[in-house]
Amino acid sequence: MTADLRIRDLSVRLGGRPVLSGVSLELRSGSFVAVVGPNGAGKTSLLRAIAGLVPHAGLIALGAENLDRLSARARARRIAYLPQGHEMHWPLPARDVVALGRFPHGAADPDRLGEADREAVAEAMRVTDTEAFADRAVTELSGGERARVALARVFAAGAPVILADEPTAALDPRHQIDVMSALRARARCGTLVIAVTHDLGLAARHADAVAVLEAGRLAAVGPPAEALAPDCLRRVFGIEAFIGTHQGAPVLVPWS
Ligand SMILES: Nc1ncnc2c1ncn2[C@@H]1O[C@H](COP(=O)(O)OP(=O)(O)OP(=O)(O)O)[C@@H](O)[C@H]1O
Repeated sequence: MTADLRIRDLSVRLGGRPVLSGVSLELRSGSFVAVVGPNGAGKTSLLRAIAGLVPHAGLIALGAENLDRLSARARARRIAYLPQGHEMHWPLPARDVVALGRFPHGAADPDRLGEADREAVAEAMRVTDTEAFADRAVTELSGGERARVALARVFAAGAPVILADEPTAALDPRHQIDVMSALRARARCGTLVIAVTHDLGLAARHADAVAVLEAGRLAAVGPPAEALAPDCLRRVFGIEAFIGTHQGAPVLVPWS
């Protein structure tokens, strides 16, 4: 199943304060969208609203379906969410954590997965380079290793929409590139991937589109070269950046 995501006039209030106001976005299935913006701009709140985890006003629809009208289980089959920080408190083997991604599809026991579930788990562990620690307790993994296991759980879900909150935050450079490439590859297979990141360079290099949030409002949206143009970077982030190309791809380095 693939479908476009339509967000119309989305507003979120938390603690009595507006944190998102009048955000409207049309995001196409099969695209990789980076959401960027300064601290507190509302990026996590946007993902949480799409995932159905915070109350909101406005419409969020996947294809013809209003997501608010779906049961939690039906929503979980459509949207896989990687939260920021992805803390894990139970010493489960990494493979079992990844298998949790199959629970919206009816799996109930990581030791007794059906063939499709086992294949989805194996493929997710392959693309996230987590097979080497499949049998180790997630509580004993490094922050970056655990982050990749959490991402594997999201991949294993096979949902038409992936929401990833800072998926590369804890990763070394090679795994940052690998994870962004894996998210892009997933988008190429029809998934809508929406990833929050503070790394404007990775966003410029890997995303098809960038949505820039500023103080709860959409400041810009479009291809990286448009949304991350110098005037927007100056206005929203207060920075100057080196912008160029390398091997035909955009290069953006925050500079001063
Ligand atoms: N539970 C809450 N109660 C009250 N205010 C909240 C709550 N959660 C977030 N906020 C506020 O909402 C605003 C947006 O927060 P959000 O986490 O969406 O920002 P963000 O863009 O993801 O920030 P960061 O880059 O720092 O992760 C912030 O001003 C934050 O203080």
